[in-house]
Amino acid sequence: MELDVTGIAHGGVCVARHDGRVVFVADAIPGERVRARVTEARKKSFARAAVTEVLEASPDRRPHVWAEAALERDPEERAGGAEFGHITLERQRALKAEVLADAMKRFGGVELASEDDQDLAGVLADLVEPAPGDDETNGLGYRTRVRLHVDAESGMVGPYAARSRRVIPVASLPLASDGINQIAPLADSFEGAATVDLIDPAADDPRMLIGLAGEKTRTGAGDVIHELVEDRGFLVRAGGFWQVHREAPAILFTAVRDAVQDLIDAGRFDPAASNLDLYGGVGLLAAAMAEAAGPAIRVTSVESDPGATDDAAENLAELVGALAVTARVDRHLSELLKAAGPARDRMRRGTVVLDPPRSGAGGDVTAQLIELSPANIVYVACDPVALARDTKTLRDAGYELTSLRAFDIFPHTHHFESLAVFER
Ligand SMILES: C[S@@+](CC[C@H](N)C(=O)[O-])C[C@H]1O[C@@H](n2cnc3c(N)ncnc32)[C@H](O)[C@@H]1O
Repeated sequence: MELDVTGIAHGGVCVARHDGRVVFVADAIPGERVRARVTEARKKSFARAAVTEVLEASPDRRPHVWAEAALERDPEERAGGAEFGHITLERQRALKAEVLADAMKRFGGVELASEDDQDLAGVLADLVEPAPGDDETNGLGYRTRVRLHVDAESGMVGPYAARSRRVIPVASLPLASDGINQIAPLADSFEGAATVDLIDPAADDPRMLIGLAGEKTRTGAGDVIHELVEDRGFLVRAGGFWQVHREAPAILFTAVRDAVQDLIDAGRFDPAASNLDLYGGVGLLAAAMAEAAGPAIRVTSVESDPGATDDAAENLAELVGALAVTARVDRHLSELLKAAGPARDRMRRGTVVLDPPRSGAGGDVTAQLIELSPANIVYVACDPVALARDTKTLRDAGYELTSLRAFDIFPHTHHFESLAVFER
């Protein structure tokens, strides 16, 4: 079908209409006229399609950064994981800003820039901040974590195809760091394996973790590796969580530190209160809080992965008031909610930093936070819609959204990170 592409949707696809039905189009840019092939039409309300030919190109279209994901290939043969790789970096950021603004308006009840705003395009263009160095490298070579998959029959290794679980052989991984490209076994056969994780730590040699088919553990996942955030060292299990973009840990560390510094300057931060770093991983953001508030800060980092908590305890060892707890966040908060008197008061004076996985904190945890009623909530989010939904709940309960920033730490994909500050 031929389509006029009118907008961007959450999830990295564009929007068009055909016979009154919404069509989500992959590999397009808003403003383009394209020929597209329908890839899914089971639902009455919408269909999915992928561009096969551009009839009128956007000035922001570029040759795809990854030959194996380009339009020249059949849609089913395109490698996944670089769905914005055909768009200039500047426009990618503007599209991410539009997605964030739209999510905040529709689900969060917050207007970031109104249609009457003279400088709507300017507001949105500046909303999503680039990572240092990305404009110089065209947003390539930044990934220090890559998961490849193994074809069960042939043993061939590669990324999944876009929107599918079919393994696509590729010659290179342009979004990945040099270290990862040096060890990537793209021409090898890994019969019996299911996944190959490639990791390029800041202060260790690159390494590979093999996940065998039918087994949960991956070889080498428990090895401790060394990461660096500016000149501060962090221990991390090779198989545990660490931000993907080489600059992302420093960007988020600095952003959280600055947000806490603003709260301190406004007289709203109490280092002796019950401060929390929820979904804390290896303690990166608790360390950021301490960088602003000083080493005497009281802060508890809560994380469900016991290996990460062990590393957090090491990483936060110099902070005498820091504690790393292995627990699910909802369970930990329900324990805290049993406290009474002075302990509850310390929580009301506290600041909660949270950095949940893609699904967001969700209704239950947000409701628990509202009941605990901390003075400030600093919310780091990788999903704008989940953030927007939780924003609505927090605002309805009397929290004000006082700051919102966003960071383009996943160039050439539709993903980005946001940081929202709420004050009670
Ligand atoms: C996005 S990461 C953030 C980690 C850390 N803040 C950082 O920046 O490195 C989310 C973390 O939450 C943990 N996690 C996921 N679900 C959880 C839950 N229900 N309770 C506690 N931790 C959880 C994951 O293991 C992961 O380490």
